[in-house]
Amino acid sequence: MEFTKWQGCGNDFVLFDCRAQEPEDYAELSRKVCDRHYGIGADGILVVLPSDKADFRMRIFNTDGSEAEMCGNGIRCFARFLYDYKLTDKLEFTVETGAGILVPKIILADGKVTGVQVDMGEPHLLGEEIPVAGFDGKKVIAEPITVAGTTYAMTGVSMGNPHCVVFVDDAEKFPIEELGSQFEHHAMFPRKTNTEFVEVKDRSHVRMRVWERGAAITLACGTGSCATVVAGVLNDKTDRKAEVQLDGGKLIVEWAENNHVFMTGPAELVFTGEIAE
Ligand SMILES: N[C@@H](CCC[C@H](N)C(=O)O)C(=O)O
Repeated sequence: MEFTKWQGCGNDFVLFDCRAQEPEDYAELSRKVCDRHYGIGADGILVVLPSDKADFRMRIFNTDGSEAEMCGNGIRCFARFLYDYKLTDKLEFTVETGAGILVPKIILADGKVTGVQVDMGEPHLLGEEIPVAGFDGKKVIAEPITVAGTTYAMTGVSMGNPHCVVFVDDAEKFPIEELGSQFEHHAMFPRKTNTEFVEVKDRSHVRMRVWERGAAITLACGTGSCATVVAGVLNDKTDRKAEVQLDGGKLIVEWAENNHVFMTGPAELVFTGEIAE
């Protein structure tokens, strides 16, 4: 199987074009390929498929083989693959994802791709939409969650996939390695969760570190950055447009007045190769 390896802010993916032929087991493929010692090494795999609803369909699988509804850094890489490898000549196209049909736009300067902006659609805020247990019909804003004996205030946001945003005093010092998995598997989250630990620098700059569902600590999370800015607005901590500083780079996120979230950032090819099935 031919593959291309991509990264967006250090969140890395192995991409397979499966329009003509699909592997038997995506979960198994993802676990094998993502392994950083015995495989290629990545935070997930991205799969290009045909769609009867949009120009293309994207599927994303985490390192543990679980399938996620959406991936923000992944969809920028996916879009750049489609454009660079001439699967489309459009600068703006539609992609069917588990979070609905989303619209990436290739950004050019002097004929060169400098990044990708994605209309990530509308955030979902009700308990049953995220999902957060016990919050049906209600938003989950600064609600208490107890992990390892300490109670934190968490805000729930779905960008198609579930996010729990926790504002902290010092993102660098927060013990993510120790506590991340306990947030992921907390009883409040029936489909588990991604958790963002966020330090507000000022109303338009935040520092965010992440523990991802199915992938543990990664250098960046695009949907998590979108959830962070939405949570920042809901908690009156940020403006609707902010720069999110991640371990592996930065993203610009805007929760526009039409309720859509726009994410802008890089997507870079790392290398290409072939694996024996
Ligand atoms: N890194 C991604 C999110 C990948 C999926 C996530 N781990 C989940 O299970 O929801 C991003 O950039 O959004």
